[in-house]
Amino acid sequence: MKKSLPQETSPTIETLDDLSTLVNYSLMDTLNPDPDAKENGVDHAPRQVFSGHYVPVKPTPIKDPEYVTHSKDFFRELGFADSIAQSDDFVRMFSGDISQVPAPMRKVGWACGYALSIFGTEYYQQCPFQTGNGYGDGRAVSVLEAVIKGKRWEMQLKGGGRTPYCRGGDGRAVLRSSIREFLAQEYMHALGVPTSRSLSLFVSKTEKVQRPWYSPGSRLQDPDRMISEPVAISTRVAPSFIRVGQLELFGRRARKQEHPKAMEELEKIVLHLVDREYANVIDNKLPTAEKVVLLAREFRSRLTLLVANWIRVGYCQGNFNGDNCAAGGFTLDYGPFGFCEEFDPQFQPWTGGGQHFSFLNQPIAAERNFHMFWATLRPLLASQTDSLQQLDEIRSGFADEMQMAMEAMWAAKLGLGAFHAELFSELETLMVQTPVDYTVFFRELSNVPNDISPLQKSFYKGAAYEADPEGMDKRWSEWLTQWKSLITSGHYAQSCSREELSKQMKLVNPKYSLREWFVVPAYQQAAAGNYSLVRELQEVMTQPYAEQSKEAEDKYYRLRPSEFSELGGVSHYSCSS
Ligand SMILES: Nc1ncnc2c1ncn2[C@@H]1O[C@H](COP(=O)(O)OP(=O)(O)OP(=O)(O)O)[C@@H](O)[C@H]1O
Ligand SMILES: [Mg+2]
Repeated sequence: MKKSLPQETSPTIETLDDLSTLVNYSLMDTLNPDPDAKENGVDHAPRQVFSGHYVPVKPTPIKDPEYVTHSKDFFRELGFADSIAQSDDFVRMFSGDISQVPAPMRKVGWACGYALSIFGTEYYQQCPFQTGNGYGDGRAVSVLEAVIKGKRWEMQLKGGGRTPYCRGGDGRAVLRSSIREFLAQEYMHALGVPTSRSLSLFVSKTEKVQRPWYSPGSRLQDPDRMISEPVAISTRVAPSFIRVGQLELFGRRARKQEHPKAMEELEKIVLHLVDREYANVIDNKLPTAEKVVLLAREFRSRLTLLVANWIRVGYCQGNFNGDNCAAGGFTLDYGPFGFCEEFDPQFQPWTGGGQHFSFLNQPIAAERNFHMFWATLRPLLASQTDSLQQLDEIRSGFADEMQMAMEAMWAAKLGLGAFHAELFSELETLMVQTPVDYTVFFRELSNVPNDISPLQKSFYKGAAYEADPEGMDKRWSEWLTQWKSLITSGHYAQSCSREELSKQMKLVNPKYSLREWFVVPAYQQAAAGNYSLVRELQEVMTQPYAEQSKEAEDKYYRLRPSEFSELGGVSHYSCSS
């Protein structure tokens, strides 16, 4: 399963000393620290944080760390030598011990507060103090910002120990959820979907925590027992980790005039977001009002494209609330996510998630998050009528822009130059009624088949299909005929050969999907100290559009076996991560 790698350039970062020459702590150096924070970041007990943008926090290392894996692709992009991943210094730092990092790296990291809104409604109940001042990064600790090859990256330990926002939690992430997140992040990147990235993953050989989980074979909705699982730290990397919910925290404080600096802190975090995520499209010299309007327009564009991309690849975020919505417009928080197998517009793998965050409802959920983002920005333009009007128009135009992005995405999946509503509508009905495997169906269609037999490989054949297989096949044949006439000539056709069209469609419709039943044995074996399946999945899932070997195809280009449907921890799961 070897792949051809892009042109190698020799790595420039072979030690932590090399990395330390690139550090640049913009968040710590430009935003406000919590004035009540403890000296040296030994600040791990839950408490209220009333002001400031971040709390200095020392991560808590996991005991007896062992290397599980690192992202070779991302290392190459950053210019990291693969050998550094298993060096003592790197293992120590990225398993949570930053007490020995070389200067000018700092021996303290940071955690940020954020507000929670679910589907556009503000919540305070999840904060142990019912004020919102105790909610935020409860187990994610950033340890570094560096400018590498001209790009700024923040490195964040997930499962890095308790912070003042831990709400009584242990600050840990288990190996199971860390492997899921690690693999999914790099898979999404390989699919061309904007996302936080995976750097490295270390597990503790001795430290375990208890989590509720499913007994083997359980078909219950919720976990039925407590299990003991090894803790792990995965390091994720992004231009910033600023969330819509984080902006909302400062927006709420400004709105309620909670302290004299509340409005100033709101403006500061918004301008910081512009610098961190939008510097290439928003001129730093512009006045704040213009920056805010451009920010809203650009975020709207990124968010709508992001969600259209999610649907293109079958991704359901599962818990797309304001604090899991990155303000840079990329995918963040791979907890309750899943990839759609049997096509179902209401697919929602997370048992706590609800229909509002289900697969094809994600455009609406995105709009709710955008609404909160817009409401947060408005006070900054209070005295600028023109800018405020522009901002309001950007808000009201969200649904149209979202729809355009969705139609362009469906057209691309179908190899059409433009969206055809009637063709799509019948396809959606057939995909539900049959039902089809979302990935296999579009991949087989990408071969531009002569008849429906290759498409039948994707059929799960549910009750509606079995009730009248001939009738269903006839409808599929009629649909295929209409599709073929549209791709061949006329307004909807693209001017290219059939081979060219097929090639193009295969770059839109992946062959390999990160199915949960592939991931389960990988994390189970990893818990027993065998990481080979994790690494094999990494290899396959980082080239999802490639045909790959016969061996990979036989193993990974498959429909879900029936024994995995409605199985706890596989077809659905609680969020005990
Ligand atoms: N074991 C834990 N200890 C402390 N805090 C936790 C723990 N698990 C989750 N949290 C916190 O609870 C909140 C909701 O959890 P959620 O599952 O959305 O986030 P997450 O997966 O930890 O984080 P992220 O959004 O950073 O990827 C987050 O603020 C998170 O930091
Ligand atoms: Mg989260």
